[in-house]
Amino acid sequence: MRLHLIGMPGAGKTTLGRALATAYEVPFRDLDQEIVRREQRTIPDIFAQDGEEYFREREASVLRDLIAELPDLVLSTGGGTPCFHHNLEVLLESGLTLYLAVPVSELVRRLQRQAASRPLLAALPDAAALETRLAETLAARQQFYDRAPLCCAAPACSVEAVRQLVERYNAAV
Ligand SMILES: Nc1ncnc2c1ncn2[C@@H]1O[C@H](COP(=O)(O)OP(=O)(O)O)[C@@H](O)[C@H]1O
Ligand SMILES: O=C(O)C1=C[C@@H](OP(=O)(O)O)[C@@H](O)[C@H](O)C1
Ligand SMILES: [Mg+2]
Repeated sequence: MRLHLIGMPGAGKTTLGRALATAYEVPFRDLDQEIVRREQRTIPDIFAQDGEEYFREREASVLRDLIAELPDLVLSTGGGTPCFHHNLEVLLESGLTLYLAVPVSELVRRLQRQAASRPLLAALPDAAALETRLAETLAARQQFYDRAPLCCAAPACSVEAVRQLVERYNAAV
């Protein structure tokens, strides 16, 4: 089985993805962590040294590699993955894609101490600026996230809730 998690930065894709892979007893891959492993440098360094366009090219390439390599996996994508290089079509065609829907106010709470590791959020002066940036980003990305066949809305995005969602979806198709 291949389950792909999409959603905004801070939605909990990496955290929940790892727990779901354990529950389903399949490999876990985090797209960012795989890019870092192959590039041997951090996401902020990639952005600083080669820019977002290069990061998006690597993101698209590594995504396709992982899907080609692993018939079974839980894949946690990066927040922007579905929005570039037709990645969303690749995700939809190759597995079951789940959108983790988390309100901006909750994203702010989760990211306030974590923004430095996310270049697109790092240089913001305060929580108000972070909230504005997240709201603008979500508005631009919603059209992509909404194409996922499954959606789990916080605070109910537990492993058990996702397992039930997947079971109901598979029974209905
Ligand atoms: N369900 C949750 N409730 C509260 N905090 C969470 C939850 N899931 C993840 N977090 C926290 O939010 C932050 C971002 O989580 P992460 O899994 O890295 O999200 P993403 O990969 O979507 O950016 C981390 O500090 C994590 O511990
Ligand atoms: O929203 C985005 O464009 C990004 C989200 C990050 O992943 P997370 O969603 O795991 O934070 C990472 O891919 C990069 O900083 C870009
Ligand atoms: Mg992540």
